[in-house]
Amino acid sequence: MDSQRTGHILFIDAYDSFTNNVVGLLETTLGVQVTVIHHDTPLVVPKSLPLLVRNFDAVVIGPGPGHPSKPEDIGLISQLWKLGEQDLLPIFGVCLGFQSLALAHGGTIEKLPRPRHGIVTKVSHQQTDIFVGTGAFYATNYHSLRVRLPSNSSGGALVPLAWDHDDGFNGDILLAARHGTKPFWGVQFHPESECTTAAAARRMMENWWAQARTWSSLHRPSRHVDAEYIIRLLSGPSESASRDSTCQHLAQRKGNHTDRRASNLDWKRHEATGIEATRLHETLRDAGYAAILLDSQDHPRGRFSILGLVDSSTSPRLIYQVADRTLYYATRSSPAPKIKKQASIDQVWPLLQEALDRNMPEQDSLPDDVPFWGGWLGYISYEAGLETIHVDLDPSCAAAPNQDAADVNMVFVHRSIVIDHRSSTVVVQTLLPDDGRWMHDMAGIICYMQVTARTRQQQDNGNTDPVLEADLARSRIIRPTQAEYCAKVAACQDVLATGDSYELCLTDESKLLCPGTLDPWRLYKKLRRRNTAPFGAFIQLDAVNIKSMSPESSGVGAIGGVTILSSSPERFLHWDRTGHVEFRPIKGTVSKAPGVTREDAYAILQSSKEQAENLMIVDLIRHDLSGVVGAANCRVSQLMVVEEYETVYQLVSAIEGQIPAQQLLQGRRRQQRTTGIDVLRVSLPPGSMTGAPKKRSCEVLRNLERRPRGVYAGVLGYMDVGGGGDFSVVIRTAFRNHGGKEKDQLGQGMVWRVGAGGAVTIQSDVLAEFHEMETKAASVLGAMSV
Ligand SMILES: C=C(O[C@@H]1C=C(C(=O)O)C=C[C@H]1O)C(=O)O
Ligand SMILES: NC(=O)CC[C@H](N)C(=O)O
Repeated sequence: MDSQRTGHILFIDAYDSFTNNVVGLLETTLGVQVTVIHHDTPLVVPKSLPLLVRNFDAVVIGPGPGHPSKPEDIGLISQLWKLGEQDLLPIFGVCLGFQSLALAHGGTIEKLPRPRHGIVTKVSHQQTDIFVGTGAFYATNYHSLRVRLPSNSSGGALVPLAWDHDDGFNGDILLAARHGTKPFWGVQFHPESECTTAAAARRMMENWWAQARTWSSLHRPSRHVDAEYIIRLLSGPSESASRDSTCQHLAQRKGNHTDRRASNLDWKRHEATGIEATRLHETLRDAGYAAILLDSQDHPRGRFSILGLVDSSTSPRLIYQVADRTLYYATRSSPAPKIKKQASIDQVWPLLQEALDRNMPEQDSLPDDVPFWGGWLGYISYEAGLETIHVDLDPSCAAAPNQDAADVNMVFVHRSIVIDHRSSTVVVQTLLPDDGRWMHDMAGIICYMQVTARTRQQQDNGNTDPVLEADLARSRIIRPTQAEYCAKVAACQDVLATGDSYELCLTDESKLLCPGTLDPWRLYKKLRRRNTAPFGAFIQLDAVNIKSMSPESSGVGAIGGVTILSSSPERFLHWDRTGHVEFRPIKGTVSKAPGVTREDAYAILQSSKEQAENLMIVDLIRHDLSGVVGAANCRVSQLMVVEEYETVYQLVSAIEGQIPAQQLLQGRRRQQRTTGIDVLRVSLPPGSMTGAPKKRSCEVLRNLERRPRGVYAGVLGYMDVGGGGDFSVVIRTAFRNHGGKEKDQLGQGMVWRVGAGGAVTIQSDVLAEFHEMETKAASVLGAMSV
């Protein structure tokens, strides 16, 4: 299809989180092919920019963090304006690209008195040039800097085309300009944003493209695209390295895919009368079975609860640690676990996919309404996400005391029980061959629970648990101080004012120190009662010993032991077996404080501050998703709807997409196969926990927070052998890392960690951010206090 596209645009990405949205706008509106390179792509032939651009019809420069005068923010973009007459070609700059255009042609750049991130304003223009026929329209702005042009009499090269006349605080802001004689255009606003008037943005790009083509037909000889040449030209060391590793993985994946042997799912459906998730967990435990619980917590927005049975000596386990790049993989069939040093996060995804493929049941009759038939359960930490976007760890995170913490921690579950709360049925299922005995035992357990349901319900009536309360009474909570947190919020706002970020999700950590022990299950039950949420989870995984197994492994003995008690309201990513994908980011929080009515909360969440916060993440996730499924297969299905939870009101959006049929499992060209795991791996860490643009914001946050977030701010959930998956954002969660030892590394007894935070924007009130963080922390700490 690409070969039929009429035009080839080079897109220069300044590490923004909206790049794929601009690319999507170009592709879907103009029908062109777009090649994306980063602004710091090393070109092997010195001074090869003219040779490179000769192969394209036009260049589009994207938005990005930073300042157009800084070489590290702008890279090769500044050289574009110096192209000689014979090499000229049409160029269109968006935001940072526009600012660079202005700076190179007599304009000046200054800080806005009040930066505008996620703010939608009216574009005032004269219906000329690229604005012919667009009509009056609105557009989203993401900028801290503004362009000033010299007055016309001083002979500035640029001609203003559009303004914002409505910003009472900043005064008039130049929104678009073109060069008087050269084929250069630029816009300060973001045509690709969800809240920019779409028809006007499309018309504007069509107008530009028509002018670009006319200019080229008059001034450029017909060009010949030599794709091989372009690749060679771009093959600096870093580009070729990443391409190689991608190819290797594709090959691995392809190879193993063909090896697949048929697998079978034995399953049986029962009535769910009397089968609550927590009680089932306890009954299984009493019968000697350990289970991970993904728990809907009886929340109206949750439908399924999943219990995955874990056998610590036989269940396959995949653990990866970012700090010392250790990969541990134990399968059922191989006698000894594989331990690899100097591994990378890229090696994790094919292993996960292969195990799912190998176990995919192929019989005709399957419980299609059950989203999980077996597969991986576990989490991917925030720091694992950082590795995917090439953000190094803070030095303090690489060292103790979290040496035993795993960043990817997955266990493969062959036996599972899924409760469908809507249809009130429960399905028992096993992927193991000849597992009839276990199926029979489970039928017995279910029958026992059905029969004894009524008496138990009376006992369970939400009473306080004296054992737990006594343990909590001996424990101590350490919280971030107001002064420190507020100083960090203010530091975030300083960064936002420079243009390095549009939004920063700042977080901090509270700790519960227990001198003795604390039964995590009892605590989990209290948490789910007090902070009921649709993405509950109780996860307990044993540490694995890597020291004795691998002569290379130094220092670290046991890794991956963890207990997680989660009651998250936020779905990160769900994908189903047909390749339908959904993200549901939350951004915008109002605490249910005394005196705050539902109406108050709705009014606050309609404010420009909250809406801007949410819009930025919506645009960021559109970028993440459309990079895999294509912009044409991606849409915002819900924009900023208020949802009510136990302690907060939240503003929630939904971004949906469809993996194109030919890219899915069933496709014949398997080397081009795309699965939900591909969407997952390009979307980490979750945008609602980073801010935008993601990479730069994560670097800023790392330098301010100076601690590993760990499981908190990562994602937790399942990957199903049938091809689906579901992950929550790990918030409103307590967790504890434990190695082989009884005591935690930080001192005596147990240390439970509870992260909390919130998005800081330029409109944030510093103290209100502290209170928002406290409210979120309190949703968990409340259950940890007597
Ligand atoms: C950072 C947290 O929450 C995140 C931040 C939110 C916000 O800024 O409004 C809302 C939900 C989460 O995406 C947290 O709960 O700790
Ligand atoms: N969205 C952008 O490209 C922002 C450009 C620049 N960093 C600014 O803040 O003004």
